[in-house]
Amino acid sequence: MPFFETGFEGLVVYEPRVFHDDRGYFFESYNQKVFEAEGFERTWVQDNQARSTYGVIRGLHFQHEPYAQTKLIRSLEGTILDVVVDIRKGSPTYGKVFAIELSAANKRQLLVPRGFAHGYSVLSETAEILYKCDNFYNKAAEGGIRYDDPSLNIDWKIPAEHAVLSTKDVELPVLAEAENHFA
Ligand SMILES: Cc1cn([C@H]2C[C@H](O)[C@@H](COP(=O)(O)OP(=O)(O)O[C@H]3O[C@H](C)C(=O)[C@H](O)[C@H]3O)O2)c(=O)[nH]c1=O
Repeated sequence: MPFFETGFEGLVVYEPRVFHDDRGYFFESYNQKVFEAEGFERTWVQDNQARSTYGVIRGLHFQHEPYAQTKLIRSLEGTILDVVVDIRKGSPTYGKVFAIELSAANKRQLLVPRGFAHGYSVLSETAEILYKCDNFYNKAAEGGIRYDDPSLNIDWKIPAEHAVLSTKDVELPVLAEAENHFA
């Protein structure tokens, strides 16, 4: 079975079957039937792609309802530490952090349901990330939580002197002060 539970409701790791031969490898990076069989199918409406260099930390971001997004994340090149925080009030894992290395080598994908803040750090020299979203970008609905919120105590695996963040991200609020309407 190519899906693995994480202990967080709806948050699953997907490991596609890879076919190796003397030419290289082939794998189906996405197949609707496979996701439908486990009830994980979504109507994907937008693909995002981002390239970053070592030490970049993007996040933690989410979009407020009704523009919240489920994301299906994978790395085309390099390695990231993908990090999510459950911000669904009432969830037994509210405020809890899940982190996993996604890489072109391990071909793992993370399915992140609506109601999570998402971010990643780049552990390789460069990383090219591709992710599907089941809702469109809406700038006015953007929300976020500081990457270094002491209550989350996230280890991004990047020495402080090498961390590279956007001005927007370093000014995000901590979880306790972030506007959050996820039931
Ligand atoms: C997200 C997004 C951004 N943009 C524009 C807005 C900015 O002019 C430019 C860079 O956006 P931003 O700095 O928000 O990019 P990231 O920091 O990579 O944001 C993403 O980082 C974390 C990891 C996420 O999970 C979200 O998908 C997203 O918030 O792209 C668009 O045109 N469409 C989009 O869907």
